[in-house]
Amino acid sequence: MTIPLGPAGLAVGVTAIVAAGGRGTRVGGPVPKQFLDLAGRPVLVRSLEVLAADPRVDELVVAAPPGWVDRVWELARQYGIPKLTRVVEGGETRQESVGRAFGAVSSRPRVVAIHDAARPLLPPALLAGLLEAAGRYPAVIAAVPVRDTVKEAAPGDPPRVARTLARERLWAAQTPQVFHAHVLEAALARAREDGFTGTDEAALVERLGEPVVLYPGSAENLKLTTPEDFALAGALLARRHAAAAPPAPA
Ligand SMILES: Nc1ccn([C@@H]2O[C@H](COP(=O)(O)OP(=O)(O)OP(=O)(O)O)[C@@H](O)[C@H]2O)c(=O)n1
Ligand SMILES: C[C@](O)(CO)[C@H](O)COP(=O)(O)O
Repeated sequence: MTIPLGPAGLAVGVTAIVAAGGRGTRVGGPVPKQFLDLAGRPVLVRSLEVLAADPRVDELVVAAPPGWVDRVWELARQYGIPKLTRVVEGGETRQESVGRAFGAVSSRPRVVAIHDAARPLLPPALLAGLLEAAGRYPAVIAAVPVRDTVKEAAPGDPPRVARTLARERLWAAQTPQVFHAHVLEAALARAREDGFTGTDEAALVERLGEPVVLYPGSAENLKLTTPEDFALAGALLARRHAAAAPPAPA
């Protein structure tokens, strides 16, 4: 299945859904982690800025934690985020949050890119590559080959190794996860019917039997999950900043 392409042969009519409805319990800050500061800007603002800057993205829809909808609009005004059309209250699970955001899109998109608010260092080139790939594939996700050796545990205390998985075939999923809208719609509906909850949207699409393409992601596109990740992200941003700065005069 192919979708209509824009003048440059790229997918057009992209809606970006930002999953920002979590509580950030593992970070354990005073506010949900997506509203914490990361090197001078809130995490959520950084994620929105990357998505809004891509010319293929027409619309941003955010799922916010209950009680935080107005704060998202305030931040969008304060930081001049364009293209934000809807902010909805998220649900108990990430899947519910994405489902609510998808149900609120203002126009019927051709392509939907779902991104974690908690991945604020998304490289623009990775987003561009994924959206380009979405012109050829109905489901494509950022992912990185696993670098550690991965053990499956047998239940017990202490847990023991049941087996060692074949690392060459293992990839760690990231976001963005990009889908043709009709595929995402069908996947969310099937999961709802079956009472299935997945930890990413690709898992729902896999259940339809639809191939999901793995697109090489980036180690920089880390998810802020624990306080240590904020330190790492801060260091990566400082490195980017230094690389972008003009050389000091001799
Ligand atoms: N009900 C939920 C749960 C999560 N998310 C979003 O999904 C992304 C990935 O989730 P995770 O890193 O697990 O965030 P939290 O659920 O906030 O973290 P924790 O499990 O530590 O509370 C985050 O951007 C988070 O805001 C969401 O939109 N709705
Ligand atoms: C979507 C995701 O970021 C891909 O790695 C991840 O599955 C989110 O899971 P979490 O349990 O909400 O952290």
